[in-house]
Amino acid sequence: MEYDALVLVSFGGPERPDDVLPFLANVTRGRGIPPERLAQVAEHYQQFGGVSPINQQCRDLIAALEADFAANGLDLPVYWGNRNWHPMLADTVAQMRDDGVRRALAFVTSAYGGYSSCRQYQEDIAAARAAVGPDAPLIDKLRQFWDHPGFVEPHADAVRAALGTLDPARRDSTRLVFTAHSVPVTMAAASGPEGGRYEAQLHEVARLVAGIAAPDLPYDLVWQSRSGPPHVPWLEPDVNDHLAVLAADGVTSVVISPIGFVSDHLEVVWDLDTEAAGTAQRLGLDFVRAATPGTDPRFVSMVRELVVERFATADLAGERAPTEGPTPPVDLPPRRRLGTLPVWDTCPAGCCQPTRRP
Ligand SMILES: CC1=C(CCC(=O)O)c2cc3nc(cc4[nH]c(cc5[nH]c(cc1n2)c(C)c5CCC(=O)O)c(CCC(=O)O)c4C)C(CCC(=O)O)=C3C
Ligand SMILES: [Fe+2]
Repeated sequence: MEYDALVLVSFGGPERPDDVLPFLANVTRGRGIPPERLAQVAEHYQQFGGVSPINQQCRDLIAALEADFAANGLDLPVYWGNRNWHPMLADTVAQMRDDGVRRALAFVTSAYGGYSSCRQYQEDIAAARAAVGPDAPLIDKLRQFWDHPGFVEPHADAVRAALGTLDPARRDSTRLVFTAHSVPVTMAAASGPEGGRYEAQLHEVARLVAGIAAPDLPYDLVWQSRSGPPHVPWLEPDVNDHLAVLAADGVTSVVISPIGFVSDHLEVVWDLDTEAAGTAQRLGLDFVRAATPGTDPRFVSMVRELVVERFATADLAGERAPTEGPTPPVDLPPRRRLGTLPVWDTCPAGCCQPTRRP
């Protein structure tokens, strides 16, 4: 079995003011987001000239991947398609078919399990293939990579660099605050084969990053970018509320590390650099936000490693080979990773549904 392309699958974002509302309509179709919330979010995008940074970040990552593949003798074209904005994934899959691609790997710009982070991207891939028809290429999603050193180490270095900008005399009253996108409590409960996996993976990454960057400092994992109607419970506490609690507890300085994300897109530059930074300023807290991996060379090489790792599995198994469980079958190539939660190539059917089934 051979793979003949890689497709980067991402969220997508508007690139000019007129894109904002149709983009938001795509994101929220059928998801019950109140119009007041949408108007607010549209305003966040308009404050950045109607341009989300995420598409350029995908272009930058693709350029870095192409250079890395070429330098390492990996001859694999890289395509790009989004869930919510152009280039839309279905158009990309049609192009791949026209170019003669038969079987591709997908790298999704989210490291974690869960419906929004994993299952929904698989649904996007299935929908795009269905739209293209029976001659659409097969597309296998690469594994979740939350605990891969190529993801964890850039986050840890960024935390260390951010700490270096704070007053060392205040280190005793400094706190690391890790953030990820909040999701509905029911969605979190349904993530992974036995539930709770999104939060468990994030706790694992928080522990790993803190352990590398600043083992002497206390840390917390909190949530950002809550959406949805107010009566639906989402993961809490929100980062802004948490900053108030920390300030009241005598914390003077915070490093915010958005371990939930791979690049500095709008959820980072608005919700953290604008909103949470403003909260910190009102509370009198020293505040610095750590960078995300972006195009860190270790993150770029990680993608190649995931591809090569999957080639080996495919060669050995001749078919999709699940590696779920703490002890993978001995004949599968090792997965370079720092954590201990189970990982697999192909997600179990029915895992990470939008809500837990009764
Ligand atoms: C887990 C998760 C990730 C991380 C995994 C991943 O990276 O995929 C993520 C990423 C992102 N979320 C993004 C933007 C938005 N998310 C929204 C709404 C929602 N997010 C959710 C979850 C997540 N979202 C959920 C459960 C909703 C409710 C609606 C629904 O059930 O789907 C809305 C609607 C308006 C609002 O915020 O209310 C917007 C505009 C952008 C683009 C930023 C840019 O443009 O730079 C990115 C990368
Ligand atoms: Fe989101």
